[in-house]
Amino acid sequence: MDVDTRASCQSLPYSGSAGAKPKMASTKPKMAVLILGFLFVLAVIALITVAVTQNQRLPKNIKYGIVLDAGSSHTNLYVYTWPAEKENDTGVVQQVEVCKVEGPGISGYSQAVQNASRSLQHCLERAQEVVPQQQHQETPVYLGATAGMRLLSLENRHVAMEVLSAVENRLRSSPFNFQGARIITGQEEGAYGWITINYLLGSFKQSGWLNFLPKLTSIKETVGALDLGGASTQITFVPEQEQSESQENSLHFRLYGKSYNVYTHSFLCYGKDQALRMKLVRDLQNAETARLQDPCFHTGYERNVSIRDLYASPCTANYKQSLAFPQLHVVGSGDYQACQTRIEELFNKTSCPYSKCSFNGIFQPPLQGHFGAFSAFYFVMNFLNLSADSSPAPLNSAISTMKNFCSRPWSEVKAAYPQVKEKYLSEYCFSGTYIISLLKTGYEFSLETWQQIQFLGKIGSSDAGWTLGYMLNLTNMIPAEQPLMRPLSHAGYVGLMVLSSLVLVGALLLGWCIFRKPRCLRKGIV
Ligand SMILES: Nc1nc2c(ncn2[C@@H]2O[C@H](COP(=O)(O)OP(=O)(O)OP(=O)(O)O)[C@@H](O)[C@H]2O)c(=O)[nH]1
Ligand SMILES: [Ca+2]
Repeated sequence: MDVDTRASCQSLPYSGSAGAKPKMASTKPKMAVLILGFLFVLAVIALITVAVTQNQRLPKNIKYGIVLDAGSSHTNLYVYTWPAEKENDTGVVQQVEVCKVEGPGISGYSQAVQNASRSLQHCLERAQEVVPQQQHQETPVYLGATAGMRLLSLENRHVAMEVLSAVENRLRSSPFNFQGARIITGQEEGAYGWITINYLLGSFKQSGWLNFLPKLTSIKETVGALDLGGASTQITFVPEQEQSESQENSLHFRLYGKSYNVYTHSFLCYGKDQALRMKLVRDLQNAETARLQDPCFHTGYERNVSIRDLYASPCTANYKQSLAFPQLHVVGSGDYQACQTRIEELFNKTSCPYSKCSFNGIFQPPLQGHFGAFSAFYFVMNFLNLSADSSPAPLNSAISTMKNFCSRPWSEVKAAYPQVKEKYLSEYCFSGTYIISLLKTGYEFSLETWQQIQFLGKIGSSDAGWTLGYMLNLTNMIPAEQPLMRPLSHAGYVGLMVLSSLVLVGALLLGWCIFRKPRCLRKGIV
């Protein structure tokens, strides 16, 4: 037996003699094993080849979109990009360029309208470099103007329309596909800011597997959005109570198969530049001379403010009075507490026609969940080192930081931050104090809920702001219903196919060995 087995499994030289016949028969299983082995190796190679070639990166079909954010203080041009075949997925659009337009916001060109369109030249040229030339024609370009233009429109609608048509003509003459230039409402600004941050944070994402269990699906909570501009500020979040007491503050969205009832409000004039003006005109009411001592600026800091400019805004026009002096001479006294007291007078908390208000009689449901605070909320809190990545410094330490910062003499502050623009640096004491007052007194964030605020400038490579949400909406890139999702990625699918094929082939081979028992395997080998 031993001899026989060895004889059939060893490769013996072929012998033509009659005695060699049994040996010929014993080579059959050996041949079968060889063929099977060969087929097995072939199958494995074929499967691996399929997996590798299927997963090779195909040249991507990239799309581009451009949005101009015509803010009150300046205009930014954003270029976004996304893979065409993933248009409806959440989180695939990315910002690839931001270009800051030199000079003031477009509302600042009311006296020289054509200069508004000229100011865009440099950033449009930059966009032409970023977007490949063959895609210029198909790339949509949108312009949305915010609170600066809302104010100009209130002041002089005709001039506002002239400014808008000047920038519209400039965009039409660009090689891109012009899709519109308009003043967006405060509601839209709040809503698109909320959509942007939740899209970038992946809050709308639902797992493919969990979709089979609609009732049990644990959907991530959305994050509220806090935007502080130069002329307006927005608060937007999903409140606990679905029913809203004020229809003008409620929005309904259906995104990726889920409904959202969102609360939003935009406070015109409560951006930080207009808020400073409102504070100054209030201070002026009791002033007898042109010299105004201001606790919101550092000691040793001085600034002249034109009285005409100060009143040339619908936010301050109501306080207009005739004064004997053309210029106000502001002299800093660097006192956080006194500054806060003056700022808090801007928030009227005396009457509320609803069950709950923020300020000025505006409905606001109880604050709910986490918040992302961006634009000037971030610029200022980041400068003051109060915007840690995970959670902010507690409210009390933010207040003591501000007390300390405001009390520093201007000469010392200037020497400590020589690289920071004087306009920004001189206003951080006011701005930081204003932010704390707006959040604490205005919106009523408590010591606890303050910890739910995250000050953020970017999410990934994209700036937090309303522009991305605006483009997603106008290009129909956020579907109302969840697109049909495959439970596995392509790579996962191919990998699983290879693995199961290997198991199958292995099982067949094993079965064949066990049941057919080739002689060579009968002893000790299998
Ligand atoms: N410190 C600092 N402040 C900035 C910076 N960029 C803008 N600001 C100021 O922050 C405030 C808000 O800026 P934006 O968010 O751009 O405001 P905006 O879009 O022009 O104004 P709205 O139309 O009200 O939204 C303004 O007072 C700007 O002057 C920055 O990089 N650093
Ligand atoms: Ca803005």
